[in-house]
Amino acid sequence: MAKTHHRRSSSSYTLYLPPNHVGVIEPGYVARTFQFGTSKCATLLREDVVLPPTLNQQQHQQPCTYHAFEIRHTGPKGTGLGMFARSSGGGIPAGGTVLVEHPLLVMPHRRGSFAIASLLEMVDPKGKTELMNLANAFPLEEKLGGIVRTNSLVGIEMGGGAEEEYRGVFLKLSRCNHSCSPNAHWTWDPASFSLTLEAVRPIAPHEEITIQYIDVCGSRAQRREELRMWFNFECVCPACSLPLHRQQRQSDFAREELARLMGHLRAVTFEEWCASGTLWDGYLIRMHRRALEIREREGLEMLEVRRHVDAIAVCYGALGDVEMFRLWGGKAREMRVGGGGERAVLDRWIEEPGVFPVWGWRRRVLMDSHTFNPSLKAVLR
Ligand SMILES: C[S@@+](CC[C@H](N)C(=O)[O-])C[C@H]1O[C@@H](n2cnc3c(N)ncnc32)[C@H](O)[C@@H]1O
Repeated sequence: MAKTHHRRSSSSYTLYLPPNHVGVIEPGYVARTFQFGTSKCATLLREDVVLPPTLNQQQHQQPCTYHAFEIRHTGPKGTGLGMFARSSGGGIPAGGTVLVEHPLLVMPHRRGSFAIASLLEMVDPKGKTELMNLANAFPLEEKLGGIVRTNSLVGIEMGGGAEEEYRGVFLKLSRCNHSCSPNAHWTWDPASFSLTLEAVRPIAPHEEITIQYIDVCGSRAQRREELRMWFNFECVCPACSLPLHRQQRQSDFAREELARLMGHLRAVTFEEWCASGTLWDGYLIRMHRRALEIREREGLEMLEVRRHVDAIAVCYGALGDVEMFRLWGGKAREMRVGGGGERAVLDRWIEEPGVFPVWGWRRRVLMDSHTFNPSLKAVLR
């Protein structure tokens, strides 16, 4: 990977940069543009950020791809515009790609917003107009700052060891509303400088596509407080609008239980369970299964469902339970949408469980804890 070029000294300080220029608009940071198809992206990155060489050569990446959605009004819910699965095409399967999109703007998350106006001068007039037409949840603030705050995604990493967190504005994804039971999840890939939005459960034609803006494992009151504080809106998603008080309490209890389960699961690793004579055989399996039940009931699939299913299969493998290993291995296999290579590996293990790398491992480790081999951890990653 090549270092960003065209650097200026960090003491130079230019507040306005004409389009296509690379330069410094904040000390220690470099502003530059990238062309993706017909649209331009403006970034403000620390000057030591190392970008993939393909981005440094100003030759140009694929434009965004829009697969399966349309943007329209959400109707009487009052959430303005939203992203919906297309009415034609049979909906989107779990794991299916909804959208791949490059950002319009990328800037440091924790720095003041005065550079935004300069960055915006660097993008195409069309991109600028589209940005200025996005929703603004902070009408009392300066308009551009309010729009960027309403529509920024935090968690855009530059990879290559760069630690600072960035936020990005994506014109299409900005129309995706929040839900406390979201049906889609985004991931950022620094190598292609693009975001991918994927369905976490099947999305029917016409159904609204939603993501989570905050951690949704808390109670309704906690979630609403957080959304109010950071995003300045009252959530009207289905999980926050359950008609009966009793239903709402059940949902709160379930989410709080899930948060506790996830804490317990983080506290005991697979290797520790395998080597532990005090934790019972079903300890991890029971918690993963309970977490799965809650996730499915509360619409909290996210990407975790696959991790729970994988973990259960691995635990049954470590217990040397052929029948249950095949059952859960089969579920793990079904969850690999288009994952040809991974499916083939799983097929092999299901066919012949004895070749599974940690087959019977808990049994063996417990029989002779001195032979515990931490290098096998690598197999499980
Ligand atoms: C990133 S925008 C989403 C798209 C927006 N609805 C639009 O018309 O462009 C975020 C804004 O959408 C609205 N919004 C998103 N999710 C919502 C929800 N669950 N409940 C109420 N309003 C929501 C809020 O006004 C919020 O400030």
